Amino acid sequence: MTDTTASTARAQIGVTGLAVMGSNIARNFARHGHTVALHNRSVAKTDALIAEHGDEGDFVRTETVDEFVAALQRPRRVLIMVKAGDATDAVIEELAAAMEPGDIIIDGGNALYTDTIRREASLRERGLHFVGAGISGGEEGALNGPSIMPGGPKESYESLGPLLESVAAVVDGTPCCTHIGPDGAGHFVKMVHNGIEYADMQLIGEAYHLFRDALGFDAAQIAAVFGEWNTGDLESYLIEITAEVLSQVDAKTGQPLVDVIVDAAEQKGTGRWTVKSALDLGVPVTGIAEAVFARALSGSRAQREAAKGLASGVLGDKPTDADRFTEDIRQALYASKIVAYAQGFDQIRAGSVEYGWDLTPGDMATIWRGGCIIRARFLNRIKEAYDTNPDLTSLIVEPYFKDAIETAIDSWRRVVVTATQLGIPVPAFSSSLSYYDGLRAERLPAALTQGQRDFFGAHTYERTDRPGKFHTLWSGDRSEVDA
Ligand SMILES: NC(=O)C1=CN([C@@H]2O[C@H](COP(=O)(O)OP(=O)(O)OC[C@H]3O[C@@H](n4cnc5c(N)ncnc54)[C@H](OP(=O)(O)O)[C@@H]3O)[C@@H](O)[C@H]2O)C=CC1
Ligand SMILES: O=C(CO)[C@H](O)[C@H](O)COP(=O)(O)O
Repeated sequence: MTDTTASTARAQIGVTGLAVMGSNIARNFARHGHTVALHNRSVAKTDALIAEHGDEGDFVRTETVDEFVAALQRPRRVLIMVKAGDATDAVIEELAAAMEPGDIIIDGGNALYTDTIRREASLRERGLHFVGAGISGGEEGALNGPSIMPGGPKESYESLGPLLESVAAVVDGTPCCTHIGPDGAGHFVKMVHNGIEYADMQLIGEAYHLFRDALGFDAAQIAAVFGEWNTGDLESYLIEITAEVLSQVDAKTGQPLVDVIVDAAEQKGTGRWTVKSALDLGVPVTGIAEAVFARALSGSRAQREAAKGLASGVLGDKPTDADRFTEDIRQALYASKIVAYAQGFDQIRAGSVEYGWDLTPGDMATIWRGGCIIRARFLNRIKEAYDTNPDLTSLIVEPYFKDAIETAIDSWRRVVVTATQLGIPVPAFSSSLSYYDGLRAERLPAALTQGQRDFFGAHTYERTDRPGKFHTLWSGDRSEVDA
C-alpha cells in the first residue's frame, strides 16, 4: 500500500501504457482539464510524451508504480493501455499491490471478455473495482474523442462515468460512452464491434476487387467512387478512409500505394474471438466469419502460390454498363452491411442472455455513432430502430432495413452472380445474401439433416403436424415411435 499525502496526490486519472492509444488518451484527458499521472514500463515513452506534448495540460511524470499510484487522488483511477493478455495481468498485479480498497482499475485494451470476467471477480475479492472498457477510434479517436464501452460494477461508473464521458466523442449532444453492463460486458461489446469492423472492411474490400477486376477501374477511379458514396447512405469512417488509402500515391514508385502493399491481411485476434464466441453462443455471424477467414486465406502464402493458375472454368462477360454495375455494387454493399450489423446485434443479445448482463442494444447503436472505427450515418437508423422497438428480433425485419434490402435485392444478386461468373471471390457478399435467403426461406433443408441425424444416431426429430419428439426405427420396420 502506498502512503500518499494530499499535496502529492493531485491527479484525477493515471494512464499506464503510453504507446499509440495510451499517450493519445492521456493527452485527451489533459486537454479536457484533468490532471493526468503518466506511467510506462520503459520511462522513455513517458519522457517523450512530456517533451512533445507537456504544454497541452497538467501531467505528472512518474517512473515507478508506487510513485504513479501516489500521484492519484482517491478513489484512485488508473487506465491501463498495454498489450492485451499476459502484459495486462502483470500490470494489474503490480497496481493492485499498490492500490487500496475502493480504487478503480480500468483496462482500456482489447482484452478477451472472459479474461475481464476473471479479473473483475478476483479484484472484487480484494476490494478493488475493475472496469473492462472497450475503447475504439484508433490514434485519432483516442486523442479527439473515442467511443468508450465500459463494463464492470455500476457503482464504479458513477465515479468514473463523468471522467470518461468528458473525453469521449459526442454526437447530437450525447457522449459516445455509457455503462454497458457488469464484469466483461464492455469488452464483449468491443469485441463484437471489432467483428463488425472486420465484416465492414471485407465488404469494402470485395467492392474494391469488383471495381478493379470486373470494371477495370484504377485506384484513383475507385477512390472517386468511394468519395462519392461517402456523401450518401454509406457515409462512414471506413468508406472515408478507403477513399484516402486508394488516393495515396507511393513516393518511391509513383504507383498507387495500394498496388504496392502485399495482399496479405493480418489480424490481432478480436475478429477471431468474435467468431469463436458466436460459435459457442450458436449465433450465425456469417459476414464476420467470412471476413476472418478471408484474412486467413490472404495470408496463406504457400497455398496461394501452389494454387496459382488453377482452372477457372468458363468465365462470363464483364459488365458493359459501368454506371449500372457501380450502383449494383453500392446496393450489395449496403444490404450486406445491414446483415453484418444485424448479426452483430444478434450476438450482443445472445451474449447478454448467456452472461445475464441485461444489455440494451440501442445503447451500442448510440455510442457507436461517433468516435469508433465503425461510426457511420447508418447507425442513426439502427438507434432509431431500437428506440422504436427495444426488443427487435432482427434488424432485417425492421421497416427501414427491410425496405433497404428490398430495394437492393436485385442488385445484390446481380453482383454475386457476376462475381461468380468472373471468378472474383466475394465471400462476404455471397454469404450475407445466403444468410438473408436462409432466414426468409419457408422450408430449409434442415429437415433432411434431422432425418439423417435420426437415421445414424437416433437423435430424434420434431414433426410439423404434432408436438413432441419422434424417432423412426430405421434399422427395424421403419415405423415411427415417440421419443
Ligand atoms: N492501436 C489501436 O488502434 C488500438 C489498440 N487498442 C488496444 O489498446 C491497447 C494499447 O494499444 P497500443 O497503444 O497500440 O499499444 P500496444 O498494444 O502496442 O502495447 C504497447 C504498450 O504496452 C506496454 N507493455 C507491453 N508489455 C508490457 C508488460 N509486460 N508490462 C508492462 N507494459 C507492457 C508497452 O510498454 P513499453 O513501452 O515499455 O514496451 C507499451 O506501452 C492494446 O490492448 C490494444 O489492443 C484498442 C483500440 C485501438
Ligand atoms: O480495436 C481496434 C479498432 O477498433 C484496433 O484497431 C484493432 O486492433 C484492429 O484489429 P486487427 O489488428 O485485428 O485488424
